[in-house]
Amino acid sequence: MTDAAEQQSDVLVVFGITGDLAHKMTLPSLYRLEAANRLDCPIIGVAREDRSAEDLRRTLREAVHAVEQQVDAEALERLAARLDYLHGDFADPALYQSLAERLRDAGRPLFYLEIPPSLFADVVGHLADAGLTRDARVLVEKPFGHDAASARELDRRLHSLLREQQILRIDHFLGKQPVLDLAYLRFANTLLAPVWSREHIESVQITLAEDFGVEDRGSFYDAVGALRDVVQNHLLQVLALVTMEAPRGADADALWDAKVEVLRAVADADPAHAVRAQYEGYQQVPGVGDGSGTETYVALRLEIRNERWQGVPILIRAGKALATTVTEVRLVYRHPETRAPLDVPAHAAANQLILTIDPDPAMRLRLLSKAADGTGSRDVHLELPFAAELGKPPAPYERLLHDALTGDRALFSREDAVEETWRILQPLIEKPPAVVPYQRGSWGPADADALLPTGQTWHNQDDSGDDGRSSDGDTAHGGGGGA
Ligand SMILES: NC(=O)C1=CN([C@@H]2O[C@H](COP(=O)(O)OP(=O)(O)OC[C@H]3O[C@@H](n4cnc5c(N)ncnc54)[C@H](OP(=O)(O)O)[C@@H]3O)[C@@H](O)[C@H]2O)C=CC1
Ligand SMILES: O=C1O[C@H](COP(=O)(O)O)[C@@H](O)[C@H](O)[C@H]1O
Repeated sequence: MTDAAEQQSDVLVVFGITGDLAHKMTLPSLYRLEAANRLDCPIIGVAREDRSAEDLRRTLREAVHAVEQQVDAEALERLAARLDYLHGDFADPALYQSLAERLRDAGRPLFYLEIPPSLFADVVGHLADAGLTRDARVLVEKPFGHDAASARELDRRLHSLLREQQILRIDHFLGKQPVLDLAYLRFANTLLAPVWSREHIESVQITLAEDFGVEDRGSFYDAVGALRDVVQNHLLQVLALVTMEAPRGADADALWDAKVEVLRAVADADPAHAVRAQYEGYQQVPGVGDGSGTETYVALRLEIRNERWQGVPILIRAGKALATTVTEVRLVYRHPETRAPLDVPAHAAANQLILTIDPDPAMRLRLLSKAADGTGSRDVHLELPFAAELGKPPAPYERLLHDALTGDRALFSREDAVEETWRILQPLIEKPPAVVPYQRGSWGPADADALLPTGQTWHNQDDSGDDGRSSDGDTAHGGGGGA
């Protein structure tokens, strides 16, 4: 491949166009790009089901109307007109011959693999055999591998067919605006940078909670589980951005270098400091194996062995069917030593910096103030809702699909970062802790409380409290306590 790597793709081929991700994210994102006049190529969807291009266009209209409040009908029809469909089994070489015929006039295709991860390398092999990869880019969904060895093997197989410049490893969290802005927030604000270390911070807590279950993704999810689904990729990427040192340059590689450096300082996860759990009722989800031991919740305590973070518990948890839907980073600050002379209650809440990534991106500072009547103290919150202050950013897949089509690689994962994340989690994959149950609508199992040092708690966003209005949103884990 020549400089085509940096050039605009002239056709997009979506493998897995009938799947869940395509319906929820890809089709609506392509519509938004079309409506913003940022799309300029034909699109071919490929999947197994024998259906017509017109069926796919119908699915497109449904998918867009399901998520957009106001639809630009003209843009939607323009997009529909770009859309074509090809069916066949991904294992069948004839499919790639048919595809090659359709791509006769294309010079720089973008192949987007949103398919079962076990098929990534085989599909690229077939594309190469059909002579389709010379000037192509390949956009690969997550998870990239299912453990450290398979990630390396997948990389080896892809590199036997493609050059690194042709491989785009997508992690849609890297396209979320609050995640993108983390480095800027940290290093452009002299107010924040000096208090971002073990000297001031008691714990870092990263939570991805979802109030919905696995629903219709049983067969995919049961083979993956929470650790591989969202921790190895999304949350460890967030962790790297929260804890890295300042990048040494403004380019994308400098940022990746900084992230890889801190990931290398993360000690291997210890199974004794991890909890795996499964929500009650999970085993009845269609596609889930009888007696499945897959975790729908995971919590772990990690350790970063460097000067900035030594001794600070790094607490990560992710789960389905929890009390609410929120993805956030909390820096929980140490209690001030000057409390006694100020008459601050010993149990007053610690300061926190809360970065909400979803659903309503915002930064909040939780501070302690003297009560107006002078009789005690109360929590107060300073809130910066990003959308209201800064405008609505593009959705992650909209941004990343555009970057992939135009050859901008900055927001796609680097292999060394991917391999470090698997290295960190490998002990949990080799010796997974036993799965314990938790109730739907709770904050997960009580066992997760034991991951914290004595005197510390998980800080949950809950409906009544931690929304910036009332005094305390801290709640202990549900321990099976109901919704
Ligand atoms: N769903 C989500 O929220 C997210 C998913 N992802 C990633 O996206 C990828 C796809 O996930 P998802 O959409 O949920 O998966 P689905 O199972 O819903 O979709 C898989 C797609 O691949 C097609 N397919 C599977 N096997 C074959 C085959 N042998 N031959 C032809 N077509 C085949 C299916 O076609 P058919 O239906 O006709 O069989 C379908 O279009 C995964 O890597 C996942 O990790 C990433 C982020 C979020
Ligand atoms: O990759 C995935 O991410 C979603 C969570 O992402 P969000 O942007 O919707 O918050 C998760 O629900 C899904 O299981 C996982 O595959």
